[in-house]
Amino acid sequence: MTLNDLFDTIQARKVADPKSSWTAQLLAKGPEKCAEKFGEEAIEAIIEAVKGDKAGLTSEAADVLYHLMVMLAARDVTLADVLAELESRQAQSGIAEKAARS
Ligand SMILES: N=c1c2ncn([C@@H]3O[C@H](COP(=O)(O)OP(=O)(O)OP(=O)(O)O)[C@@H](O)[C@H]3O)c2ncn1[C@@H]1O[C@H](COP(=O)(O)O)[C@@H](O)[C@H]1O
Repeated sequence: MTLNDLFDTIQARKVADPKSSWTAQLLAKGPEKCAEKFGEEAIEAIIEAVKGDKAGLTSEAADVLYHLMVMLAARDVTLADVLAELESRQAQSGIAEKAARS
């Protein structure tokens, strides 16, 4: 499954019955709760990174990516919006690199 597929599934849960899915339940609690969960998962990932626990960090990073996308969906920001922002930064850094070389 790609991040795009997971994001599409999360988007679909915005209109799903909260009883049918954990994601739908979380989204139904509102953007503030989604942001709070993202923060909790980010802290758990930080703890694993500081400990140097690779398996723990891998698992927590998956939680962070999932909860980041739930938070974005809750505020009507798409994964495509975020990827476009990253691409524009990459293009900018390419321009800066070329300027530095010339
Ligand atoms: N990737 C995930 C995913 N990662 C984490 N989680 C859920 O996130 C929750 C976070 O863990 P916590 O320990 O904080 O949960 P909790 O203690 O039960 O929650 P709180 O009581 O603290 O609110 C867990 O209940 C996990 O099931 C996820 N839930 C769903 N997905 C994917 O999202 C898609 C939609 O799933 P449904 O939610 O089943 O529709 C599917 O592709 C799933 O694989």
